[in-house]
Amino acid sequence: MASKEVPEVPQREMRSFLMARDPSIDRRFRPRPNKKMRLFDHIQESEEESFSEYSDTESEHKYRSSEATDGASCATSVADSSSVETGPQVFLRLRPVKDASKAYIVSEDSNVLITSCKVDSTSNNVNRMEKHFGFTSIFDSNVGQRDIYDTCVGPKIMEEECVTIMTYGTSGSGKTYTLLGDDVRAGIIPRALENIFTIYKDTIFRSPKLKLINGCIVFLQDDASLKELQIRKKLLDLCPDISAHHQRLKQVIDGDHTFETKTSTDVSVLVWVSFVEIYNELVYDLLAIPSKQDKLGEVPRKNLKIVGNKGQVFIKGLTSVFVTSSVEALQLLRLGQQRSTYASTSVNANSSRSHCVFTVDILKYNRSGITTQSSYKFCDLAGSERVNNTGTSGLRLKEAKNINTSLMVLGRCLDAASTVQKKKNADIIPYRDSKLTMLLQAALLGKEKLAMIVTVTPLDKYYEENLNVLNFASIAKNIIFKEAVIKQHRVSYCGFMEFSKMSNFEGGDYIKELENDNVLLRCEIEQLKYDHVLQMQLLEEKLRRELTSTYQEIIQNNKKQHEDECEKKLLIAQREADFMLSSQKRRYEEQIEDLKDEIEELKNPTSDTDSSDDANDSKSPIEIIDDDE
Ligand SMILES: Nc1ncnc2c1ncn2[C@@H]1O[C@H](COP(=O)(O)OP(=O)(O)OP(=O)(O)O)[C@@H](O)[C@H]1O
Repeated sequence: MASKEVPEVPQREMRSFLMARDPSIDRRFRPRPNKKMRLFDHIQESEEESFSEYSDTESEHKYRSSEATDGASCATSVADSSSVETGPQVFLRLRPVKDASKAYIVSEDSNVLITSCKVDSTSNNVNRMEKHFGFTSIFDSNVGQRDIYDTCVGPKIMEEECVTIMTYGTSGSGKTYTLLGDDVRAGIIPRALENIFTIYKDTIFRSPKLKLINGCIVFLQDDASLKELQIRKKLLDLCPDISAHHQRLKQVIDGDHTFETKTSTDVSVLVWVSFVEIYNELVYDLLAIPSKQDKLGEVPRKNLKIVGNKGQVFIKGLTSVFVTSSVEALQLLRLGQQRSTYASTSVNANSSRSHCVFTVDILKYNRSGITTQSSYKFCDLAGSERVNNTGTSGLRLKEAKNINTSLMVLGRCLDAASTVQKKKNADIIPYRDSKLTMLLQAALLGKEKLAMIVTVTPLDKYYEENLNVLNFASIAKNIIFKEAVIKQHRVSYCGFMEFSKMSNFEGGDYIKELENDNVLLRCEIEQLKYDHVLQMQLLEEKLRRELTSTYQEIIQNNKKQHEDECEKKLLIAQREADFMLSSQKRRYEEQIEDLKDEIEELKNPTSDTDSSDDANDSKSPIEIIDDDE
């Protein structure tokens, strides 16, 4: 098995321990100062630094902790830590390209990549600087998806381990291709799903009775499990129909592998999948159910919180979907993929702008009462890219900066992990510095297995970028975890045992049928409720419109009436004013006439005495009263 081989790194003749930080040299072969050496003693180089062999094997499980949940006792199964040293497996995949650069040479045993670049060239003399990078295995451009799967993932699925499988590399180097593949050349995830569902074909449990909730395995009561079936139905209804595509992939996978089915009457297996993306340092659920009001398939983009404690990590509120076949899991993968953030960049027309993690949780219930959990995290990292060279700007620039920052933190974590075993202090690993490292902390702390597939485009123009990627890979390759690896989480259940027995008796199929009917009816009720609410809303709207138009009419009439009245009042007031004005005018005219007469009389006082006397008499204010009369 390629994974179990110890890489043979070419030994250098004279090495100084001052080169100990050179990441291209495998940690196990790095020169170290002699511990007994005293100051000014001549430097002795310790070539025989003894390291335990890199090993993938795990000894028998032992229980480490136990914790009660819902009447169940939880425990974690770990590998025997006393003698086992493990570290990430780091694979290199070279993308097929035209005119591949001569600067990359794979050693004969496919474990070491030798890179060389010109550092000085004169007419007679060409100096090349060589660097050696050791890997668990190197796949050149001729190696296909089948061999990659068989070497990197297949054995882990067979051993039922908790493992994080991530692809890392520059943009466009084939990370997504390695994990997902294309229509014909299935990638790691479709193969793993097919493998899982073939292994557990006879033992798949069809009712979601056990679920991982906030990192703990919980037994679901009837109502809760029916709700889970409803969620599943809703999401699968949103998924694109991929039956033809799945058939094609299955044919290819069946042709490539012969997965075996484990037959056991004592085991029931429940499979759950979840899909999450980290975009601009925000965590989004790619399998979130859109509310009815949202457009079909539109994802509610709610930022979720990662909760973790020393390796135990979960995302609060993340949708985990119960699946019973590979096609269902693949459908959900496609749905999530459609919702994840892609964009065209100068390097890749369909570039992932976020880190995506597709998780498959397998809960395996044994009739002895023990339930074990193994999780597979498939992590498609966004591509590292050189912002200056690709001329990125605007949103793409912000994305690129966030991607590079989180990848840098990942590098720092791996670097810290490579020195942590000396200090025995996990706290120095800065996994809290980015969402990605928080999510992958179990693997970074060495509590779960980590397999990294580094992808490289072997072209001259990417030489420097590739060197960064290879240095990063070297750091990961040289990590040695002395802590025990958690192989499986275990829970003991009595309730589920009874339930499981019940569902296996003769009427089990009838119960399944009833359960399906129940889910359909619940969905129908929900639909009816929704339709009813919708109808009520429409009715209310109609009523509101009618009321509005009636009141508007009344208001219009009132307004008109009021205007008419006002007009009338105005007319009357105008007439009264005219009348008063004309009578006033008349009075003033009379007075003017009188005054004119008076003036006339005063001007001609003698013209008519009698008349004037008479006039005087009549005008005299004093009336002479004759007393004799
Ligand atoms: N080994 C390979 N064999 C054939 N085609 C490949 C291989 N690797 C990559 N490709 C092709 O190269 C293109 C880019 O690959 P892919 O999208 O997987 O890159 P990526 O590393 O995920 O990029 P990004 O980080 O920008 O998302 C795709 O069209 C893919 O089919």
